[in-house]
Amino acid sequence: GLQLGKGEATGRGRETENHRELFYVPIPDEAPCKEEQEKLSGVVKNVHRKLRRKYREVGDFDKIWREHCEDEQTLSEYALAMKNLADNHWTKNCEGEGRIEWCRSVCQEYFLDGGMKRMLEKDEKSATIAMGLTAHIMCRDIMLQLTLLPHFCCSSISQLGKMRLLDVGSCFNPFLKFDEFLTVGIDIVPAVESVYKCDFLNLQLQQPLQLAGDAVEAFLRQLHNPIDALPAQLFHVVVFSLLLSYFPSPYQRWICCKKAHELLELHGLLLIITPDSSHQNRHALMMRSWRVAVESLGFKRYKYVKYSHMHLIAFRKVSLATTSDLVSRNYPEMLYIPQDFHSNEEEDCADVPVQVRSEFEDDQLAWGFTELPDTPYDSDSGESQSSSVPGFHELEDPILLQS
Ligand SMILES: C[S@@+](CC[C@H](N)C(=O)[O-])C[C@H]1O[C@@H](n2cnc3c(N)ncnc32)[C@H](O)[C@@H]1O
Repeated sequence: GLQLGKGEATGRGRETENHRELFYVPIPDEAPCKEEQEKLSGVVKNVHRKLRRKYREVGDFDKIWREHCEDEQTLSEYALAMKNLADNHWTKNCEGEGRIEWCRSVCQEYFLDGGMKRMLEKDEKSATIAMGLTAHIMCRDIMLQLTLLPHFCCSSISQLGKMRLLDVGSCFNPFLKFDEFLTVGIDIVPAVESVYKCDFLNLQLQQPLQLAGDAVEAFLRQLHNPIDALPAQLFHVVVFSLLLSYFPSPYQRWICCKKAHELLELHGLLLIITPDSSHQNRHALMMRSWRVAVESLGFKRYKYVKYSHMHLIAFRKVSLATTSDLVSRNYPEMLYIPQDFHSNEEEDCADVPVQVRSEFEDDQLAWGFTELPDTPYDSDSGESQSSSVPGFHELEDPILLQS
């Protein structure tokens, strides 16, 4: 960062001889920080790489996953590194905290500021156009019976007061600090006590609770460690922040999305954040493929933004059923990441955003150069969507934006 040079306190008479010391000069205090950050993200990336290598060699995911979950030393080093990154590095960085703030602002807008209501009205309108007026009246009746209409859904949240949020791969429980959420953080290796130990891939799903909102809340407040099973349709929000790229094959990512669908209430939100080393939108096709795969499960994309090192996508659960045509369309395979195809891992290995600034970017900051954030466009709502975190780029994705 910038610090005052020695010359700041010098008297006027010495101005000429100490001429150069009068300016603010950058003191190189970032180098050790950068180094440590690279080291920590190296620990994390190596775990992901090792899993991928083993998966390529052995092929049997269940076997390597069992071994992985038993390797306590590797897992605890990983958890420590993640926590350290979060506590000491990412907090200073817009993407680190930014992704959590993005989740928070999407939930706020959707559940509390009318986003869901607008979406439901739009769905209803599309249904009307598609089916004609008579069918519309029937559709309205059915929607009323299924409590699909806006006022039912919104009142369930406002009566409740809290949005029930499941953070999968929570690690250090970043959502706990927000009062508007009743957060359940789960992880195979919790880095803090408030996170429950749970392997999401092997989590059993039970029948939905037939309880009122406050009783569901009470149920969530008395969960026991470790969590092996949860009732379906329990949460308003499920978050996968930097989770899916942990897995060495698309199939596990698919299982996770399917479980999220079952755990969400109808109209709940699935928030997926996944890293991308590419500043440019090189992986737009990949994100389009993810959209098709996730939507086939009974979701509809709600928001999408690209930060310089990650994609952030919100899906809303729009139907209880998933598509029946899973096999022929091969949806699970669509949840690929570039690393799935590389045996040489050096390229494209942004498992965790490193967020180290280049010298040029440092210079820009040092000279006080600031840019206004871009305003991405949200195709679904037809509205401009501005960043919740000011001061950095979110790029449009022309391919992803096509419906
Ligand atoms: C890269 S960290 C992300 C941590 C945090 N969500 C964030 O955004 O910084 C991925 C986390 O997912 C956890 N994880 C991986 N597989 C999991 C599984 N099957 N069930 C639960 N957690 C899992 C890991 O232990 C790790 O803490």
